[in-house]
Amino acid sequence: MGKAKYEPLFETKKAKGRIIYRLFATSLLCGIILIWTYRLYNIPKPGENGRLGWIGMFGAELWFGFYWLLTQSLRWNRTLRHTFRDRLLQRYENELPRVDVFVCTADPAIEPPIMVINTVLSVMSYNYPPEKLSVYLSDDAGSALTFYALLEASRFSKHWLPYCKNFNIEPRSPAAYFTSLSASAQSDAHFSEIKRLYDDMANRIEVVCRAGVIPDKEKLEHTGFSKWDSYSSKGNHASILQILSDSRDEETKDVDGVILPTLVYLAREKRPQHFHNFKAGAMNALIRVSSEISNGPIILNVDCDMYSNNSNSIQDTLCFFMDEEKSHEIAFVQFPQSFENTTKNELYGSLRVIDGVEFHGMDGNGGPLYTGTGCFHRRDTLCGREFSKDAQIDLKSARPGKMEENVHELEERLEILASCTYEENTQWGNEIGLKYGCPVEDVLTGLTIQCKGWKSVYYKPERKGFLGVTATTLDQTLVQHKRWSEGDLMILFSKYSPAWYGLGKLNPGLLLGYLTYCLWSPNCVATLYYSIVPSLYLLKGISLFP
Ligand SMILES: O=c1ccn([C@@H]2O[C@H](COP(=O)(O)OP(=O)(O)O[C@H]3O[C@H](CO)[C@@H](O)[C@H](O)[C@H]3O)[C@@H](O)[C@H]2O)c(=O)[nH]1
Ligand SMILES: [Mn+2]
Repeated sequence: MGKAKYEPLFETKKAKGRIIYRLFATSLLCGIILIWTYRLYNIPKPGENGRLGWIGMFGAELWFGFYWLLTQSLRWNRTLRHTFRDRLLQRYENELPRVDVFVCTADPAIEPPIMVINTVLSVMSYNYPPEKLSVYLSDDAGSALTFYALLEASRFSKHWLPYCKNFNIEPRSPAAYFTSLSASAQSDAHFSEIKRLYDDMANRIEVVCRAGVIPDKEKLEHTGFSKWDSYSSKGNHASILQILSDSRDEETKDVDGVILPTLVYLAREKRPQHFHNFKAGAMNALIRVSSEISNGPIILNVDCDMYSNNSNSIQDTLCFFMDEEKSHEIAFVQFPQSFENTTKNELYGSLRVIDGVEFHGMDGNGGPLYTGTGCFHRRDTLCGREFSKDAQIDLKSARPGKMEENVHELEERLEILASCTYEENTQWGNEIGLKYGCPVEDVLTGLTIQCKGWKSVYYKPERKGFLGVTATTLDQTLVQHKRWSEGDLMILFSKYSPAWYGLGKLNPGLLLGYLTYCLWSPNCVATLYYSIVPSLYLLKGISLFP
């Protein structure tokens, strides 16, 4: 293709209103400086009433001004992204890379299996060649109930995937699809049939989950349940790997005779004497196991409570990874975390400012954080590869061929990759894979990827890419925010602090952006002072405000 003809697969635009915002911010800065000046010139003399309180107020205002300056890095350079899927298909329809989707779940009581499989079905039915799509479910509870639900889902997928494609429906999580429809849409025979199949399946899953045991009939039908014979508890069991369908097998077809995506269940080994490293540990086990089954060069990671709401997200993302000129430095593409269960005014759990403003701002400075779900990575960068201008990543990595061994032998061989001891004396959790030891493993992992020279992309399509559930009560919100703010603060003092490790490696604007999040919790000290101390002084008749 001649240089003149080059048509990009995506474009990056400056957000509207940047000039107005900058004028506004400059006027605010003037205001802040005036407040500082006023405070400084009006400090009560030694011995006068309220001197200490006044100096404290000055300290708080200095902090607020400093923190406000940091936040400007998230607002100054907002950018928007747009993809051209038609160009991608025109140029690469037959060369699309394999994509591996990782879904994580940890507890069938908190994350009901029916919700988990709805997420799984939504990602299995992406508008993408099924022989290039593999879906892995990591079950950190190692629950036979979740496995049973996945087995049901794999049977149902033979009807669901053709239905999605034939009628081109959205969203492709069955539960979300059925609730999104109006009563008038429900007379059609195909619809009634698929709805009946889904309801039957959901019923069976509910009955089994309520009883808490797998019916003998199922156990006889699927030998996979025998792996639970040696299972003692959620925290003490061997690895369980089950390949429910393998798109390399000619037999795994749906009712229309089309190949089904690969579907794999993994419960990594858990032992009380070995620390499991939460989601990061689960993800790393998935990275290893998947590399021997499908080895997709692109990995999508979603939480089990966040389904795909847009069947074109993979194609959109590939526009960022396959552009001939601009893609080579992009390591991951983060979608916003959108929720469908927030209260009307998003009282709790709202990420509106982060998603609507701040991540666009980070994107203008080198790219957003990795926030754990709705994120596409290159396998290589997730495994620690450094950016180099000369060595471009090839998306045509080979898929491990089907070996001589049968599926049971393969499962047994790969279970070792998910054992407790596999990572001993290796760089996993450190230089390779998701990083351990931090409550926000995702943010830390994204940060170190960016410190290796890579950029990321924030992509917010018109039709939301992913929809999930979030905290809706004060106590849930407090627990979640405590974890996030603690994790971000830990990063600040860790070896990988943006303040020293990131210095010289990150774009300065991006570095300040990271600091804004890392200093989010210390910000409460000044806030508490500002909201409590002036009222106490008023009790003594002293005003700390002019
Ligand atoms: O030992 C564990 C613990 C959690 N999870 C899974 O990890 C995901 C996130 O955990 P959750 O407890 O729901 O955390 P949240 O605070 O809701 O998650 C947000 O914050 C986390 C930390 O930054 C990110 O990992 C998540 O992707 C992001 O959605 C869920 O799918 C869990 O099933 C595991 O697989 N193993
Ligand atoms: Mn969650």
